[in-house]
Amino acid sequence: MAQDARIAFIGGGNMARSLIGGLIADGYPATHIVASEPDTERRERLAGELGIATCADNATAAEGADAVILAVKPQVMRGVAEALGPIIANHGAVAISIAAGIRLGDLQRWLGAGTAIVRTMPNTPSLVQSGATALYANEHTSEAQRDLAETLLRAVGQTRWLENEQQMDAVTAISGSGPAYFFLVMEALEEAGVELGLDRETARLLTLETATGAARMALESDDPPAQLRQRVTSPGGTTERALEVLEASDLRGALQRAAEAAASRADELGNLLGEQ
Ligand SMILES: NC(=O)C1=CN([C@@H]2O[C@H](COP(=O)(O)OP(=O)(O)OC[C@H]3O[C@@H](n4cnc5c(N)ncnc54)[C@H](OP(=O)(O)O)[C@@H]3O)[C@@H](O)[C@H]2O)C=CC1
Ligand SMILES: O=C(O)[C@@H]1CCC=N1
Repeated sequence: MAQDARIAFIGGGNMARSLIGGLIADGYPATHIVASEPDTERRERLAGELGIATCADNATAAEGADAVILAVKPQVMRGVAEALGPIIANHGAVAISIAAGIRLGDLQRWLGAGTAIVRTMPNTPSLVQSGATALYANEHTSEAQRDLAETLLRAVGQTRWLENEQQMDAVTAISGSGPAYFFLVMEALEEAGVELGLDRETARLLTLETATGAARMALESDDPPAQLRQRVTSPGGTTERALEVLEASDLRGALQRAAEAAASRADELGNLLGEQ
């Protein structure tokens, strides 16, 4: 990949850390990455553990960067973008937002007309290069800038360009927030194992290996998950009994409602924090 681009992360929290860790694990030079972060302890951890340059000032980080990754919470995005707009425009950099809900039109207004902007939704498994990121670019983004955004995010997992920006809220609900749903299932299954008499360490190991194994099988198989599930489910056996309980508890409905709630919160954030 193009490893000569200088990347600035604005905000060095959970998601920035996952992306930076994944990029470095993929071989991206730490010397080409800088992060600005107000919290001293977090800044020192980023510098100490990942070997990148850090600073407290966003403008210093963005100066001279080819890609400025806006990794702050949606609630502070407006102030951050308005302050960085002139610096990004001056260098002809591409701004890459990872914020939930914040729309391209608002980012454009805050960063300034003509700025190249790619709106994305990554997720935390980027840290172990198993991320999933959707991207959507505005019309000012050149082919080279689209390539740069895609290349950076492909280094930490799979990428997909969206056909329209409205799909971003669905992506946020499925893959952006999704790791948390699977972590919740892991927590619950581990607890069930302990309740059934396993020691915690064994219950956790069995849970995590099963989650990894199922995900890998589903990814590597040509068959859909429903068919893989059927192969585990012997007629009259144990899985059948368990699945009857899950279906009766309306697990599918719960996941549907959860995803709808996440997507509508993304839309709500866009309405609350944006101007359109
Ligand atoms: N976490 C996730 O799984 C995902 C998050 N996202 C998006 O990523 C963005 C960041 O989320 P996440 O990493 O979870 O949040 P965090 O709170 O962990 O990270 C944001 C960081 O930005 C810092 N910050 C606050 N104000 C400023 C400022 N003015 N300038 C620079 N840095 C600032 C915060 O410091 P302090 O805490 O001191 O305020 C914090 O360290 C959000 O917009 C979110 O929607 C997208 C996909 C997945
Ligand atoms: O919870 C959130 O708002 C962010 C966006 C997707 C994952 N975390």
